[in-house]
Amino acid sequence: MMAQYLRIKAEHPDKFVFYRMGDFYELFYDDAAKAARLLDITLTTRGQSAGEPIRMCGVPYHAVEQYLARLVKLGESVALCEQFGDPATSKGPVERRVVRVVTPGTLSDAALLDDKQENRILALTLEKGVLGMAWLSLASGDFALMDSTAEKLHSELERLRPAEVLVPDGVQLALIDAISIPVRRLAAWQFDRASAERNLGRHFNVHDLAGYGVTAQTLALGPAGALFEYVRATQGGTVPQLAGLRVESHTQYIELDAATRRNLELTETIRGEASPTLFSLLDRCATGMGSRLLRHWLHHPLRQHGAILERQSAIGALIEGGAYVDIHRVLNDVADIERISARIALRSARPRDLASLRDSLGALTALPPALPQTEFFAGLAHALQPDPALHQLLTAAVLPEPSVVLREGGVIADGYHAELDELRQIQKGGGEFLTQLEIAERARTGIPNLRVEYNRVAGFFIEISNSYVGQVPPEYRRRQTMKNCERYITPELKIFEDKALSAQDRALALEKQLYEALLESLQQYLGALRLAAHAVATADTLACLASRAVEQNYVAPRFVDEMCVRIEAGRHPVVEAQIDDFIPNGVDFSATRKLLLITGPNMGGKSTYMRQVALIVLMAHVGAWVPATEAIIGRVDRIFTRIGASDDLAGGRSTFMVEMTETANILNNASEHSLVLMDEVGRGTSTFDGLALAWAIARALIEKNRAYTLFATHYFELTRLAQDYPQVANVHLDAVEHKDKIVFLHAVQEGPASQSYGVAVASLAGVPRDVVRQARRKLVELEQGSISNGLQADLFAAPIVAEPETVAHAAVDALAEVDPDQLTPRQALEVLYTLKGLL
Ligand SMILES: Nc1ncnc2c1ncn2[C@@H]1O[C@H](COP(=O)(O)OP(=O)(O)OP(=O)(O)O)[C@@H](O)[C@H]1O
Repeated sequence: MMAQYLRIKAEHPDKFVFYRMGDFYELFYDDAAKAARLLDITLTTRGQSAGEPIRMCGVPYHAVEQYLARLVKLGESVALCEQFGDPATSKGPVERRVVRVVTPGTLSDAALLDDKQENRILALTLEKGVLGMAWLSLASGDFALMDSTAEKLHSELERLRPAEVLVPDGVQLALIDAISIPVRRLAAWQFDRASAERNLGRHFNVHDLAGYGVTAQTLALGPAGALFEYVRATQGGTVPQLAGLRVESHTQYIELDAATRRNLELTETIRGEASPTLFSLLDRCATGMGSRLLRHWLHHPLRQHGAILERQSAIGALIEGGAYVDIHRVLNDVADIERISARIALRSARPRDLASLRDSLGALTALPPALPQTEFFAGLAHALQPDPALHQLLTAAVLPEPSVVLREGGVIADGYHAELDELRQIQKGGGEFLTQLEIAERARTGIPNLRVEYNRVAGFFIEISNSYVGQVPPEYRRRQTMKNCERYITPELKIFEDKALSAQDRALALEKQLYEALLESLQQYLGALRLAAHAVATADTLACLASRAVEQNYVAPRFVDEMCVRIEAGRHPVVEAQIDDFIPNGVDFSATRKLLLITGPNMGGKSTYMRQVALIVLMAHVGAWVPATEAIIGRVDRIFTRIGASDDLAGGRSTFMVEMTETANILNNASEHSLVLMDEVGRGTSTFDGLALAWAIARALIEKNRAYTLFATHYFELTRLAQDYPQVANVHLDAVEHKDKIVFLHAVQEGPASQSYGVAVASLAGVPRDVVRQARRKLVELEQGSISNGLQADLFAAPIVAEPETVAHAAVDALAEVDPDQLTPRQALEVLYTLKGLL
């Protein structure tokens, strides 16, 4: 047996081999030691192999899903090796084969999947700076590919969020080694384009893939082929249901780089939590299918106004008639048809899956009448009604509440198959027979407490307590001796037992056979089911966006061809849901007003304001309604953000390096149709460097990129840009100080800010009172010094060389009091001003 195990393990060296032995899956050697640690199960040893005790551990077969789930979450893969044939009759070890490989990217079991998130596997390769990528979701059947560029890898990983990545051996991608996604290296020949074209062509039954927009030059073809074969191998050779092959291009969607997806907290907060995010705010979908589609939409805002308006007017129609309420009511009873279909395709659907599918199809008949009467919804309604024969078949074949596992029977409905009904009748009739036998035997033997019973170990028996053993008739044969009683069998009971047990065995075998045949005959409906699932997801997501629009008081944005982003009384959708009195703020960009310099106190609301503009623009391109009283938006191609400070320690980049890399990306790629958010660029370095960089970056954005830019800064010098460039406008957020307290107004107003309130904010943050008091005193002193000298500080002026006689100057005294290590760059800047003012 160990020889058999080692042979199988040799084929799966990089996976855990779960080796079925009776009611357990056993793991051996290093697999056992590692799994025992990861799963917190007991490691034992048994027997010897090559003089060494064999380390092993095991998990019970009925609980295997939970262990698989844990391993897969940790990025591990598992080969499930089942036993075939009967151990009792086989000579030598029973035959075993790997039937399925479970890897993070190729899951289909309901227990292992997150309802609200697509599980994708991505394959990629790199050649001369071109990045070929193909990705596939086993559950939805979505299979797509795209050629991109090496520098886009990071943002693509952030967009697609694969659960597993396949890379050819020998291709060096530093980023891939740094990410936490499980990466599998495959032999380079598996990415061969010619064989990919052959295999995929055969699968899709086409002469070549040109019809899908794929040519022999498409680099992503190689990864697509590798992916296809890998997925097939994990599913024991069964090909999953694929929706076709889709070529994606960068021009389809508004591009969001990796930093922007994170900064805007679309589906995950910056800290990596699921809420509060735009997705957690909007997601009121009734089904997992809807939630997954919404998540996809948020990460893929459309560029084409036509496609956006189709969604937008569908939402309008749902709001107008209030249909969204009924849609969700119907969909509450609909199971995850998409994932059930995927399991049907892989022949791994469980009995309860089919029952849920049947009930869902039944429930879905109520949906088309609930939809608005428009052409768009007519299309959905059509897809929502797959062939009624499917529903009839499932109703006829599956019991109303089938058992969880097929092995125990109780799955196929009565009346579906005559022989099964007959075998079940024999078993049922048995109950009656046993009662009659008990009555008859009690009368015949005169033993009042004689009982006819059954259990799995002893089979059928007649039980007689010890006090009556003397009265037992001679034809009773003893079967088992218990403490207080004896158990017997009679020839009549034996005949019954044989019949009943064989009927049960035959019924179970027959049910299994019928179930497999049923899965087979369901294959023909998979295409229709995929379309129905997509229609459900679309109706669900649109109804969800409609309900949120009503509840949150959103409006439909308008799209125009001219250069503009004009938002009246906009709100940050997530922040406004969390606080009581959110102050709405508008924005007005046009061809002649393209950069807004935002100044104002810390905590004033600058970041919130900038993000709100980006979120409104993004939501508008998703097709959703937006939190504003009016929104008019011109063509937008990309959204860039440079917000907040984050280290990339794994990637070996400091906070400032991350900041500058993101800035470089913006300056190299933003166009006049891009929306750019810049939050306090330059603050990560020394004051002079920072200010100089911020100045130059702002100028480049104005002159070269000409993008719609929101530029928040604490460097007041930058507000002078508005004098030099007509397309620059200053706006500010304000606060008022009242008796040592500071009140933020959160309203965006034209013009630069007058004050920064740094000390007040420090006090609010709990900096000790005496420190704040000292700072206030110092501030007054510094400001007065600056005014009395009447000098205007100018950071760009040449440094003044100190004359010898100025040594005893007030500036020197002030300087003596300064502890540079205790200063923030901003404070340092203020000190610098003051010092200069004292000269
Ligand atoms: N328009 C608004 N109406 C009401 N409250 C707001 C508004 N904008 C922001 N706030 C509140 O103010 C807090 C601070 O906002 P934000 O982080 O945007 O300030 P900031 O100016 O970017 O600060 P810093 O410069 O310190 O980063 C938010 O958490 C929010 O609670």
